[in-house]
Amino acid sequence: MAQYSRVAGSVALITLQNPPVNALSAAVRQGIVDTVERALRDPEVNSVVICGQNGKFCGGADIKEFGRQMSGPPLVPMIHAIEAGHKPMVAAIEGVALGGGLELALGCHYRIAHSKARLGLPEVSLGLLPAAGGSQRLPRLIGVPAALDLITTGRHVTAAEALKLGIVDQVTDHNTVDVAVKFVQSVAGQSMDSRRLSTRPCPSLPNLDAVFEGVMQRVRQSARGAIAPVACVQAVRAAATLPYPQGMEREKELMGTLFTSGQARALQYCFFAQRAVGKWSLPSGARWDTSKAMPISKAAVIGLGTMGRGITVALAQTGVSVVAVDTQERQLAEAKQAVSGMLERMAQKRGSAPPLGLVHYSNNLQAAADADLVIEAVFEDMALKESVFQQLSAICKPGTFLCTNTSGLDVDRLASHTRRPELVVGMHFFAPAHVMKLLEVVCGPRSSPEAVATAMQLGKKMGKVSVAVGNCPGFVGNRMLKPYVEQANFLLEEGATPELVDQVLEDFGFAMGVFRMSDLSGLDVGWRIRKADKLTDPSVPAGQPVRVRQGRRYSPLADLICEQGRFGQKTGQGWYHYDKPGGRVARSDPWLHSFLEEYRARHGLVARHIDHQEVLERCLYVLINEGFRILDDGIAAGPEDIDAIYVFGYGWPRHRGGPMFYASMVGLARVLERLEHYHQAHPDVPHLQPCRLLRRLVASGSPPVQRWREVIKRLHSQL
Ligand SMILES: CCCCCCCC/C=C\C/C=C/C(=O)SCCNC(=O)CCNC(=O)[C@H](O)C(C)(C)COP(=O)(O)OP(=O)(O)OC[C@H]1O[C@@H](n2cnc3c(N)ncnc32)[C@H](O)[C@@H]1OP(=O)(O)O
Repeated sequence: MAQYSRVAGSVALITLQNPPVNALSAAVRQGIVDTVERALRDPEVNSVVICGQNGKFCGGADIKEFGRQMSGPPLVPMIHAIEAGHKPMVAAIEGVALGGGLELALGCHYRIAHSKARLGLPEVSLGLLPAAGGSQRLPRLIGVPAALDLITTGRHVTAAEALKLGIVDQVTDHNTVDVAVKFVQSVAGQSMDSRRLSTRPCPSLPNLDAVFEGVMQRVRQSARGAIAPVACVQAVRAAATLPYPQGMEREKELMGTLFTSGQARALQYCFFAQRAVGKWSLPSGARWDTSKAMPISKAAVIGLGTMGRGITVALAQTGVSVVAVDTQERQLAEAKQAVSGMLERMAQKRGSAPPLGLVHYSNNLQAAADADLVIEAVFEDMALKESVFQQLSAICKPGTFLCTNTSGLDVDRLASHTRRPELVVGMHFFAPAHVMKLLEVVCGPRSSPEAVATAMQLGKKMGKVSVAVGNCPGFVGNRMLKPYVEQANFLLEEGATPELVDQVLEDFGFAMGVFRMSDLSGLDVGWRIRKADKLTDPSVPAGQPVRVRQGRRYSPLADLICEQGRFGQKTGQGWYHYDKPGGRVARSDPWLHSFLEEYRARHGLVARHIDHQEVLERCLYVLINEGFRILDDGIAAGPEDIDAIYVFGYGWPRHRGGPMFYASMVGLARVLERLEHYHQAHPDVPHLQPCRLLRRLVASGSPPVQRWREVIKRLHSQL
């Protein structure tokens, strides 16, 4: 809806009304069309201000409408009518002007923004482009390079930057609508000819072709197969090279391809999934909107290795006072330097003071006594963690939340070593903890709703996508990763190379293939876990076949690599060769290839040709199958939770929507059929056996991913 009122005698004030962000739904668009016509007709009105209700100008097109039959007036002619209007129109921008919201403002003759407003054209992150004239008007207003930057990245800019770029004409700290009303009166009666962006030429640019070629190359490289950034460049090129009407035709044509694409569906699904995971619920019935989060003003971090340091930085960045504890003096001194360095570098980038005063250091666990919340980040060793939890339970004030940053150990077992198990939750950060967006909040069977709410809320404050998950080995992310990595190792045994497997996964869109990723995280981490799980020598019972452990197929390849001291990037050798320890450029390693050949010969394995399809299907479908098991076990509440975890924590390409969404796009029946096929070929790999829930979903007609929860509920129902 849009409300029409008259202010200051001759100014029509049009207020967009569609909480929470005044998105341009069909009703809002109709409202704008009607009120603009009325203002242009009304002889008493000489100028118009457009604003949004509740301090938010407009969050753009209504994304919820995209998957449906479009109705109501289209945006392009609506904005054109505003621009062509003979009375001056000013956009009074408070809060946000994003996507179609900014495009609406670009159709106005002037733009006045509040100093706290944010502006941008984020359509690219939804798999689209600014197709309400934004790709044509913005370059005409601010030039091609700046427009390319904003449109291809989708980044939001502050009002100050918008003023500098020339997107807005004025920034105010006062009431934006009042300022706009005053301003529009001062230009009433003037010709608006020079203010219509569509009639302006694009500022000329020397070496236009070279600029576009360079940008296109960069965009293609970073897009990892996403099509929208490429279309955005093509649309801006049209603005730079074609008259406006033809440019608009090109914009429409490009949008036509994007609008119905699977990538746009995936990205829009991710938008809603990211928001859905904040609305958590537990099997006990506790929910996000009925559980109280406690305020955290002082936190303690125990253990200052890589993870502990990152968590300390992330907390301090949020404004939380932190006591960082490590009982080893040397580690403490190194951590102090590293944490200060990280805080200083981040502050320099932002142009603000580093929050160094918020971090205190201690070599004594007692320093955690008065913390509201403690995050234990010591070495991944159960006995060590149990001892830390026992001590913390005795030291900390009543009510302190005790959190563990374990990546997969039993949170409930740790809770059992404390006097207040209800205050224990997992907070599983991802390295580097001050950068990575994902936080798994692991809810043990005894974790109280307040503990979960507090960890979720703290994660949100830290800018993380926090996902509540159940307690099981590896939780969600690492539990699914295990069969994926295992499958990649089996492929090597059968004839593939790390290069082939990584190439296929990177072509799919992963930031890194499984072997390059393992080299980066350190091969010794998994080795230690396999040793603890009694999968590796010397704990394997004598007589056990080498490639079978605990009754199932096992590949000792990674263990053998570790036995050579090859732990990945840190040692300069792993699945690949690096020019030095800590080197980053992975090079193919002839040693590894001979090692694989010898290994196969020793075990009587004959290398066969493995094609890309098999690599992709075996790696991804086995991971997806585990995702279905996780849903069936109630470890994740819905497919959105799993998808958010994989997109924000494991480099799953966002334009593929996450593993569970991807499965629904491929077709559940197809995933089931391929899993059956591979399980038949490898009956000794239980992870390839299709999960019950997958079968059930296929039997229910493969409903869209948004409806899986209903099937899961029926499956779990005891009635
Ligand atoms: C064949 C060709 C066919 C052509 C058809 C052409 C039509 C299109 C033409 C032109 C292109 C224009 C496209 C667009 O405008 S796409 C939308 C661009 N806008 C955005 O991407 C902004 C998205 N929103 C945000 O970034 C944030 O929500 C925020 C910054 C506005 C506010 O953040 P915050 O305060 O943190 O709140 P939440 O994110 O939690 O959001 C609150 C609530 O609002 C919902 N919501 C937000 N934005 C939208 C929106 N644009 N449409 C619908 N709903 C929106 C959000 O989902 C939350 O609700 P909840 O999920 O129920 O919690």
